[in-house]
Amino acid sequence: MAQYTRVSGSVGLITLQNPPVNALSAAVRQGIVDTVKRALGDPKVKSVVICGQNGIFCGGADIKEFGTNMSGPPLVPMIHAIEAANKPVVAAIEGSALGGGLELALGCHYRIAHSKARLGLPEVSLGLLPAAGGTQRLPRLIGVPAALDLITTGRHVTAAEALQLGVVDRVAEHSTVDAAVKFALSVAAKSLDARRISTYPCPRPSDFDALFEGAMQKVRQSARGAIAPVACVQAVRAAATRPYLQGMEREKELMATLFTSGQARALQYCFFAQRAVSKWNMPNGARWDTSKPRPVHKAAVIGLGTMGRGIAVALAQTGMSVVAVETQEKQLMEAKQAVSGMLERGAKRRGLTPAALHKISYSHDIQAVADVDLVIEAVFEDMALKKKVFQQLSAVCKPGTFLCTNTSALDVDHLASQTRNPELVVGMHFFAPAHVMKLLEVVYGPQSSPQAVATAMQLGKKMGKVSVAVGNCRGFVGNRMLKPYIEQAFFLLEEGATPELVDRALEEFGFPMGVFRMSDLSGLDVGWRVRKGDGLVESGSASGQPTRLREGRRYSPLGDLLCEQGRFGQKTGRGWYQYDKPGSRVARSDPWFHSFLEEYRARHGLVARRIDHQEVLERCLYVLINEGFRILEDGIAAGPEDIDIIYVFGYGWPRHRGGPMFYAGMVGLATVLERLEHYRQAHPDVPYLQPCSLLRRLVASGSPPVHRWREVIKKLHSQL
Ligand SMILES: CC/C=C\C=C\CC(=O)SCCNC(=O)CCNC(=O)[C@H](O)C(C)(C)COP(=O)(O)OP(=O)(O)OC[C@H]1O[C@@H](n2cnc3c(N)ncnc32)[C@H](O)[C@@H]1OP(=O)(O)O
Repeated sequence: MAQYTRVSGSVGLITLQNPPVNALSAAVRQGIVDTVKRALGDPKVKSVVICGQNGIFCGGADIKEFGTNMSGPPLVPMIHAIEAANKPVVAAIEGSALGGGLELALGCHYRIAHSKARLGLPEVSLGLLPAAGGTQRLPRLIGVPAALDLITTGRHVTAAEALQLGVVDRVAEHSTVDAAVKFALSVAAKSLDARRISTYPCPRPSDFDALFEGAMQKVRQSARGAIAPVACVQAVRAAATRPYLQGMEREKELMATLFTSGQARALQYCFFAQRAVSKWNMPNGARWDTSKPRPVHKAAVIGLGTMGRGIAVALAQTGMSVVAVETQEKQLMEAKQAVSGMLERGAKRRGLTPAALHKISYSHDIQAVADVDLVIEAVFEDMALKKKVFQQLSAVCKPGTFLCTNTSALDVDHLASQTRNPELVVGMHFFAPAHVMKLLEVVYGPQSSPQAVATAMQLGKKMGKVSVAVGNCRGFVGNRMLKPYIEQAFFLLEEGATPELVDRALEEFGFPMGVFRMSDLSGLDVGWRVRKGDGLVESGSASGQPTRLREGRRYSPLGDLLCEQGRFGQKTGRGWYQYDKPGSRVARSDPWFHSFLEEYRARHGLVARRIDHQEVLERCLYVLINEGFRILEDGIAAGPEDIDIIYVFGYGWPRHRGGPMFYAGMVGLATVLERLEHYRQAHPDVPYLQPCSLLRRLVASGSPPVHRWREVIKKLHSQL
């Protein structure tokens, strides 16, 4: 709703009231319509101020209302009525003015923002466009190039940038409402002719065609198949080429296609899923709202390889003191230089001085961590080494220090068992580069205390990560699901596909990189080492041809054979593809690999068949999804949102497809089940194609929508 009061004798003050972000629900829109009418009809009122309660102007349309029977007054005529008013209307912007909130402000005659406010049109990230006149007013106000940037990226700008761009008229340091009321009094008698943005001509840049072609090319490249950024460019183009009202028609038409699209549903699901995962719970009943984190003032990182360096940077950027330990002197010196460089570049990008540089101290002695509150171990991925480090940490650290491991797959419980206080141990699985990638898997074991989980989750938040709490199992959530996905791609090569075909299918789906390009980037030797540790690797050169069976299941030794040849991917200049030189990033098709593959097939009596994109997608993605269902069944992830957020933020799953579990719902669970069964029948020896019981159960219960899966899972668990 909206509250109306008269202040300073002649200013009508309208306060939006809809906690927590004053979203424009039907009640708020009705409130605005009613209070504006009242202010304009009150002869004592000479000017109007619109603000939001609790220090936030407005977070935009109420996203929870989308997809429901949206009643209440529509935004466009409401904003038009404000702009057409014959009394000045001033927006007093504190906190955020986003989406419909900023569009409301653009309908006002003046905008005053608090210096800490942030403004933006983030609709594109929800699969929409600013359809309450945002695409038509903003270019008229700040010009086409700046409007294109804000609308197609959805980025939020600071009040200072908004002032510089001309989005706001003034910035207030103290009470924005007081400043706006004072300002409203000063402009009460002024003409409004030049203050109605919809009446401005849209400036037409001289390089008009090149500008729009460039913008379209840029969004097509970065959108990976998302349709909203393209529609945003089209809507701004309409502003630049058509009269205002016709531009509004185009905006409406484009929005109509987006609003009901699957992509908008997926992106809005991601918005809420991202918030849902912070409300974690563990199978033992521990929860985010009943578990208090302990403050971390000083933390340590053990091991300064690539991951350790990134973690040290991420920690130091929070402002806390960090002890960085590396026992090898040469590595320590190199790491010190690299970490300083990363901090300096990061500070430069943000226009800050690198204060975090002075927050890190370096040591080659593990004793240096004696007084820290939390340690993150990031040594080489070797269980024996990690066990030793945990034993040392347990002896060295002060009582109560949380001990975390950055392992990507090893058993966290086993490490916990090496310490005196296993309840203080959790996994903190970062993704490379650790100071850049947003995802953090916080891995709890049966002994991890709720406080340890809460502390790791809070620390993740402080580092700007999207943290997801998951249970302990081989590979946790992300890497456990990745295994069948990668293996399926290997089987497809054996059956007739090429790395190029598989990658193209996955990249057209929206992944930034297909499975083979990704494998070349991260290094084939990583998986090889793990498979060797698991006793799966048979030397091809020794026996002439390694078998294609392990532990009674079909196994593809293709990756092992490449590693035997020293083909570790980009770093060696050869992998599934070839590169100009080691370290170069442009993958080129490799004739050597193609003839190697043909020989391999011939040696094993495999006859290549034609494989299309659909089969690549169905086999690779459905086995990954099937493993996701197993993870839910095992209680390793609390809900489908956790899995989806892990895949969107850590594994390049296209956000506009909502994450693997949401995608399964969109495709139809019955279809996923049917296709898995189909491939299982066609390839009975290929692992992972057996649909799991939760998937069957969900299909049997009528394929409920994703937000109702938890009920089915709960029932399943109660019956076990
Ligand atoms: C016909 C016309 C149709 C459509 C018009 C569309 C135009 C639009 O306006 S679309 C919406 C555009 N707005 C946004 O995208 C802003 C989304 N919100 C945010 O970015 C942030 O929430 C924030 C406003 C910057 C505040 O951030 P923070 O303080 O970190 O809080 P959060 O945890 O993010 O949010 C708190 C709480 O509020 C819920 N929420 C936030 N925004 C909305 C919203 N616009 N509608 C409904 N609910 C919203 C959020 O989900 C959180 O609630 P939980 O219960 O915890 O999930």
